[in-house]
Amino acid sequence: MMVDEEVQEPKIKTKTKIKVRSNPKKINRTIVDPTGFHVAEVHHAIGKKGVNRNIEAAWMAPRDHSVFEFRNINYIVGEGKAQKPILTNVSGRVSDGSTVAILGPSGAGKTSLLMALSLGITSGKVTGSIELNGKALTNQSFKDHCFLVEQSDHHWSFLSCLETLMYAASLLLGPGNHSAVVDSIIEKMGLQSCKDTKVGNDFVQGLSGGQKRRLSIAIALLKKPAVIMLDEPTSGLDSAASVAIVSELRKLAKTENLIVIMTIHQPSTKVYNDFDQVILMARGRQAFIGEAAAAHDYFETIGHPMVHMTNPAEFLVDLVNSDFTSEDSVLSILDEWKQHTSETHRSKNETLVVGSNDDFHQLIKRKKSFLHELSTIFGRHALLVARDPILYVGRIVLLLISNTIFALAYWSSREKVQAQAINFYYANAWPISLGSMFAVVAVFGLNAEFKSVIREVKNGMINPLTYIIAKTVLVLPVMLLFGAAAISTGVYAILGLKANYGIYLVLYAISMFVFECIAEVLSVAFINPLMGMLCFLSIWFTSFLFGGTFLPPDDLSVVIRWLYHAMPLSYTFNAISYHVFSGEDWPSCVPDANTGAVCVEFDESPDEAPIALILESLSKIIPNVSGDDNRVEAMAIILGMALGYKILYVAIFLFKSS
Ligand SMILES: Nc1ncnc2c1ncn2[C@@H]1O[C@H](COP(=O)(O)OP(=O)(O)OP(=O)(O)O)[C@@H](O)[C@H]1O
Repeated sequence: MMVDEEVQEPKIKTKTKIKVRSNPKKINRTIVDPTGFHVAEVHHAIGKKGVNRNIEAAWMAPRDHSVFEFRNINYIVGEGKAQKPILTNVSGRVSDGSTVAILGPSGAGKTSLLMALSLGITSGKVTGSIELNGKALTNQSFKDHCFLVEQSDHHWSFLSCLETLMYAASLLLGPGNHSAVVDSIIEKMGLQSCKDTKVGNDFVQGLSGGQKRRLSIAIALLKKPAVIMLDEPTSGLDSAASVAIVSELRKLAKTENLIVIMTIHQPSTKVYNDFDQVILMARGRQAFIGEAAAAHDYFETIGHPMVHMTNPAEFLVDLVNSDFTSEDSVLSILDEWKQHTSETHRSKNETLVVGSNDDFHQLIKRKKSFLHELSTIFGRHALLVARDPILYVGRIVLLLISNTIFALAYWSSREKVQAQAINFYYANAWPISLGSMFAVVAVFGLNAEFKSVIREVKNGMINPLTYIIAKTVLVLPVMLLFGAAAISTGVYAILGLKANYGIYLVLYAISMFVFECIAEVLSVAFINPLMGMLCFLSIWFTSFLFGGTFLPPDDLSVVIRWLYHAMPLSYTFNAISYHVFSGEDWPSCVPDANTGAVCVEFDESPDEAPIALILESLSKIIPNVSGDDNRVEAMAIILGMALGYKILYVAIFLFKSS
């Protein structure tokens, strides 16, 4: 978020002192982290010997006191005359133990405010200041001490509820057995009945919408952050579940010293009564912030007494909703609040007291290592690779079936007679063409995966580079499996190919890998996976068409001739043609117009036609075929292209995840 202090207006003058309270009996040595948390390095709950061992003990203890403050938050979208204010001068202050509801009619700016407070706004201009314990909130301090539960739940579809939480615990709390912590969260969130159910997605049945919401909150609670922000945590829940979740969050806020801030649409009276504070929004401005119980008195003093026996949340929201209240009345309520705050803030001179014993996060920081994170992500994704039928397993099965059918279609090319040379070439070219095209599903699958990964990066669960490394290491052997599925039964078992299997496998795997890398780029480049899939198919078809199988590169207009050199299939087709003919003993060439056999310099050829002769002969029909052995060069070029796409992927990934 861009924070531009200069445009803060009006300026609220708060003389805030940060006082750090420490307990010398309990703490031997202390350090201060950049967020202002005064952190105990050795704490009595853990004991000198227990440091770095007993995360669970630290997790069970309440965390430190904290204060979250935001001043003059303004959010503007558009430029020039098209400028539109989304948030105007929103301010507030929340201390630990409080549960805060952001209320307001649809379009009031509730989600925008939550996104601004979580530094999650990616377009437009945000100004103002946001502080946690008196220090400006940064992406890093958000990762360390806050957690955002977004409106849509992005989980790993093929993990069960329990597995999701166990992996999250490992990523958030470091090495160790976290079963006790996870069990207690499962119980608090009422997830016992579905703990072994897979999360599921639009295509695979799994957890209900409400259970997914509770799972998202459970992950947030595992981290035990200073501030939990939740966008519509009760959407998709029935009223009993909504009451249970909000009251559990309130209880946790009180017992664990957390700050809970949530947007909520239409809370019931019971849910409303569980809030300590409410922020009432309308037209991007504040109509009220304060104790939930005090809203009644405030609105009475400005001439809007609450009607007896009404749902207080409904009353407040209707009051600032121009569908139910006149425009003038809504504007006057907003102006009243502006007037009210400038008066109250002028007399403000508060002391902010923050705690001293937040050793829990310091312990985790020391326990978490790159290797632990890498091995956890690796383990989780190995499981997902094996379980997800779309991303990899499905493609392996499809390659096996489709390439067996190709081999049967080119059955006659088993004879290895000159008339079948072209067919033999195609029998080998199609498996690679089809296999590389199948990578289009990776655009879709990885796009969904990116949303889950972004959530984890944002909330400090994983480092994006660790994820990218783990995924790349996992995907490389999968490419070999693709190759084995594509060539083993088809061209080797059925068509009796004799060319070296290992070289073919590596050539195939590298050719698949470059398209996998292209799919990765497109999976993160577009929010909508369909756009990425469309681009992928365009790139793949360009590579296929200009790969030299159909069109001689020299015949292409110079404007597009570079496509032949820039696309990976040109190199693959060229290398494969040499490879598959190099392993065969093809008989002498006999030109025959009826059979389609073509020969070059037949008279000079020996009894056993040399490979160069056959390839030269084929090149008359297939422009990309040549008698030169370019296999190593081709593999190096394709790998270079893959590396280029990988770098682009990492750049987009890091940019978007920051
Ligand atoms: N990037 C943007 N560009 C243009 N308008 C935007 C943008 N973001 C938000 N808005 C507008 O700002 C207003 C507030 O949106 P926001 O989603 O914060 O409202 P909300 O109170 O959460 O609404 P709801 O309860 O319906 O989800 C809406 O009118 C919305 O259309």
